Amino acid sequence: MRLDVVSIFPEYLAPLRQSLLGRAVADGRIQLEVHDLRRWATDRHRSVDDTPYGGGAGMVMRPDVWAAALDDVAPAGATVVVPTPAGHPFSQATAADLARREHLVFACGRYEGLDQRVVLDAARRVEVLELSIGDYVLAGGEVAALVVIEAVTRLLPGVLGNPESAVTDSFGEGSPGLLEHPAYTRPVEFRGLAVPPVLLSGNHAAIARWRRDESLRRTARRRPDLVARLDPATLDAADRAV
Ligand SMILES: COc1ccc(Cn2ccc3ccc(-c4cc(N)[nH]n4)cc32)cc1
Repeated sequence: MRLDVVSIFPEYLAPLRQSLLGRAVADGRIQLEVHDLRRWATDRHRSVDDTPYGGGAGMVMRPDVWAAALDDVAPAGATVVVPTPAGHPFSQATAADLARREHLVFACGRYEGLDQRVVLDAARRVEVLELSIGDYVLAGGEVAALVVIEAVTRLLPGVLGNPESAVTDSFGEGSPGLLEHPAYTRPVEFRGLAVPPVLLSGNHAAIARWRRDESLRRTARRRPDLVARLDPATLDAADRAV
C-alpha cells in the first residue's frame, strides 16, 4: 500500500514513522510520503486560505492550491480521503474496505476546511471519501488522518504484531458488534484486586463463556445502540439468559 498525506503541518504526521507502522514504512512494506501543501502555493506569501463566500467566521482553503496538489499526488486509481466533521462516519467496515486499496491520499485541511470544489473536481477522476472520525470538532484533518491510517494499516498482513487480534478486537469481524471483554495479566492479585478466578481455571469453555458474557454486559451498559443493532443469530439461548 502507498500512503500520501498533504498538510500545512507535515510534522503532525511524524507519528506515522514510529512503532509497527514505522517499521513497515522503513522496510518498504508500506510506501509513505508526507507533502507540505505550501509547495503548491503560488503567491509570494504562499497563502493557502481565503475569506468565505457568503460571509461567516474563519477562512476556507483555496481550491487552486489544493487542486494543484491533488493533481500531482493523486493519480487515477488512488482513493482520496478528506477528513471533515461533515463526513460519512468512519467505521471498522470502512477501515477494512480501505485496507484493500493500493493507494490512499489524505487531504488534511485546516481553518474551516477545503473549498468544496476541491472534492468535486477530484471526484471527476478518482474516488473521494469525506470521512468523520466522530461527532466532535478537531482543529484540522491531521489527527483524523492518523486515526484512519492506523485503523487501516493494522489490518494489513505483516504490519500488526498479532494478526489474530485484528479479528477478535471490538468491532472486528470475529466479534460482531460487541465491545471487548476486560483483560488481565500478572500478578494474580494487584493492590487488593484479584483476577476473575475463571481465567485461572484452565476451563476453556467456561473462559469463553465468561468473556462472551462480559462483552455482552459491557456492550449493554456502555453501548445500548450496538445492542439494538445486534443480529439475533449472534445471541444464542445462553446469551439471552445473561
Ligand atoms: C464547519 O465547521 C468546522 C469545519 C472544520 C473545522 C476544523 N477542520 C479543518 C479541517 C478539518 C478536518 C477534519 C476535522 C474533523 C473531523 C472530525 N471527525 N472532527 N473534526 C476538522 C477540520 C472546524 C469546524
